[in-house]
Amino acid sequence: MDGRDMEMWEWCHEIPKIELHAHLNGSIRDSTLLELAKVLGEKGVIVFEDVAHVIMKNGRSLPECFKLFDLYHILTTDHETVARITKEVVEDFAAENVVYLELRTTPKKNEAKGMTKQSYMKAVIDGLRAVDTVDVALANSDSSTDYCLEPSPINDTQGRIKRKKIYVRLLLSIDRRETTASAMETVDLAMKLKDYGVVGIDLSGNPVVGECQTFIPALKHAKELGLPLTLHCAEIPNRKEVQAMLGIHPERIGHACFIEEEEWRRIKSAKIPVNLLASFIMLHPCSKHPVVLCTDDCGLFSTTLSNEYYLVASTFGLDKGQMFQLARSAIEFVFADNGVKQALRSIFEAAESNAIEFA
Ligand SMILES: CNc1ncnc2c1ncn2[C@@H]1O[C@H](COP(=O)(O)O)[C@@H](O)[C@H]1O
Ligand SMILES: [Zn+2]
Repeated sequence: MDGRDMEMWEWCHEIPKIELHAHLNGSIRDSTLLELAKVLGEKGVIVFEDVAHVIMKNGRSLPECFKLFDLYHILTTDHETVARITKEVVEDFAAENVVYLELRTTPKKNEAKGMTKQSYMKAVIDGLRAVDTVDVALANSDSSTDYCLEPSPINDTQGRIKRKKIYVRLLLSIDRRETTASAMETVDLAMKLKDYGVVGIDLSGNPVVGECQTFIPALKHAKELGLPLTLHCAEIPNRKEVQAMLGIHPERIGHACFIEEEEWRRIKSAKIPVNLLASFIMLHPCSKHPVVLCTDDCGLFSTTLSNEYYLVASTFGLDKGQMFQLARSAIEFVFADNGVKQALRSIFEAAESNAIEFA
């Protein structure tokens, strides 16, 4: 990286950013995974050396990703660990100036650990409350906070130490492997936890597994209850699933790699925003369509949101004004209420003159 690239990389780190597509278990620090694997290795549950090798490997195919998730889930099966990884993931996003994070996770049952979907989510919320390196604005009632009155990170040029603040909202994921009843349970849990910052439902999981008729009723149920939907759509070619998904009018979709002409027309006319990683934008036929840059699984893919911004800027030759606008445009697609959107607009406004001055 030359001096100019390095300066752009740092600028991408400094500007405020919004992360709308991050899976909790895909965003765990490698150091934490290794530590958890070591403990399970000592207990004889896994062979540490084999697992360490897989965790540290760079570059993975989609099927390898899903094998790895099964491994991660073995490492994170108790409440304490779920709370720990949540705390760390939020701290890591805040450290790179993410000011609003929608963190998604699949509520899990594990009888051996006395875990229900609800107690899993309690552990996630405990993790959010345990964050101590930054301030976390969690429930909807927090939206009137005065973050916008404080200098944004990019303003702080005098070396003053100041606490960062991050708005966090939660999305409950339905895994394609689940039964309809289990998916329904997740939707009902999301409704129950609205006051704790749950703002919507995600559909994810291995795209080669399952049949859409099992989860579509639960997504329709969520829609009827007024919960916004964000769906993993067309990660692999699957016409039937894409048609069924578009039929329920999701508020956002992720990936959208294998979309037919006619489906694109539907997505464009309904103005459904698409969440993407930088590497996917490069392949994507969706110019002029609302796009939000995201990490998906920053642990698994060894990336950060700042890095994804840098990749887009350097690959497409976008300037700082265009990159700042890309970051700011995500505000309109967050699932949080208008109070939070207004606070985010103020954060970006306060940061803008400094950010563009650097240009
Ligand atoms: C790479 N693209 C992807 N496509 C589809 N689903 C994905 C995904 N990345 C992650 N997940 C979903 O998120 C779970 C891990 O986080 P949680 O245990 O929920 O916190 C995975 O098991 C998978 O269901
Ligand atoms: Zn995803």
